[in-house]
Amino acid sequence: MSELLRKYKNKEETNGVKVIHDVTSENSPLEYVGFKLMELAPGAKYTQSLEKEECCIVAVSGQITVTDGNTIFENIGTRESVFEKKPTDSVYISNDKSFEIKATSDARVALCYSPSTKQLPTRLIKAEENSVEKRGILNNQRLVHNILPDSDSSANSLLVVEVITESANWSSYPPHKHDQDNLPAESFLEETYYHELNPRQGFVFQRVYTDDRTLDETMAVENGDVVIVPKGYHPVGVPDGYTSYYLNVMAGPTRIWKFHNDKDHEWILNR
Ligand SMILES: O=C(O)C[C@@H](O)[C@H](O)C(=O)CO
Repeated sequence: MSELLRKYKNKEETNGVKVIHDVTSENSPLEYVGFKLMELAPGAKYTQSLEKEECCIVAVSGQITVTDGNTIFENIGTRESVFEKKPTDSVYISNDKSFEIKATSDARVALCYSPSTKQLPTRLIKAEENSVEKRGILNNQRLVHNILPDSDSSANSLLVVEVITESANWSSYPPHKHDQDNLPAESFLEETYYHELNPRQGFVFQRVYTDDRTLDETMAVENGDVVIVPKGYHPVGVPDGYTSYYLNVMAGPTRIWKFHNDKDHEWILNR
C-alpha cells in the first residue's frame, strides 16, 4: 500500500477517546503539517500542552466544548454529519498554550498542527465566518468552506479548508501543485487530506504525482482515510453515486496558497 495513504482503523478507546489518525513529522515525510483525527464519546476529554506548534481544532461532526484555560467555547460544532454541507466551528490555539476538548455528544474532531513560535490569540472561528465558495463548472464542481484561508491572519502557518465534491465530479482539478518555494509564482505547502464518503462504503481516487513522475501514486481512498501530499499534483475523482468530503490542512515556509496548474490539463478551465 502507498506510504501516502493512511487507512481508517477503529482504534482502542482510552477514556472515551479514540485517536484514529496521528500524522507527525516523525511518522511521515511532512515537516510543516501534523494531523490528528479523534472520535470522542459523550463526556470524554482530550487535553494537550502545545509546545512549538499551533493547532486548529475543527469540530468535524458532533458538539464539543473547548478551553485554553482562560476562555471557554461551549457546545461548538454545527452538524451531525459533514454531508449536511454547512460549515462548522473551529478554534485556533497558539504555540506554548494548553487546551482541553470535552465532547458533549459523540464527536469527530480534527486537530491540525504546524510548527510555530510567535504567540497569537486563541480564536473561535465560527461556522458563519467561513467563506463559502462554489468552484468549477461541468463535472468539476465543488463546495468549499474556508476555515483558515491565507486572507485570515489568525494563524502563523496553518491553512485549513473543507471541500465537498458531488457525485461524478472532480476536485483539486485541474491538477495543481504547490511544492516550490518560489513566490510570487508558487508557494511551498505540504498538505493532508482527511476523507469521508456518503454513503460510507464509497471510495474516491486520488493521484499524487510530480512532473518527472518520480512520485506517481494513485490511491483508492475510503471513508475515514488520510492522504499525505508532501509534493506534487493531487487531484480527486469521485465516482457516480457518492459524495466526497475532505478536510485539507496546508502549511509551509510562507503562509500563501499560490498553486501551479498542470499545464497539460489546464485547458479544461477554458471550456
Ligand atoms: O478547489 C478545490 O478543488 C480544492 C483544492 O484546492 C484543495 O483545497 C487543495 O488541493 C488545496 O491545495
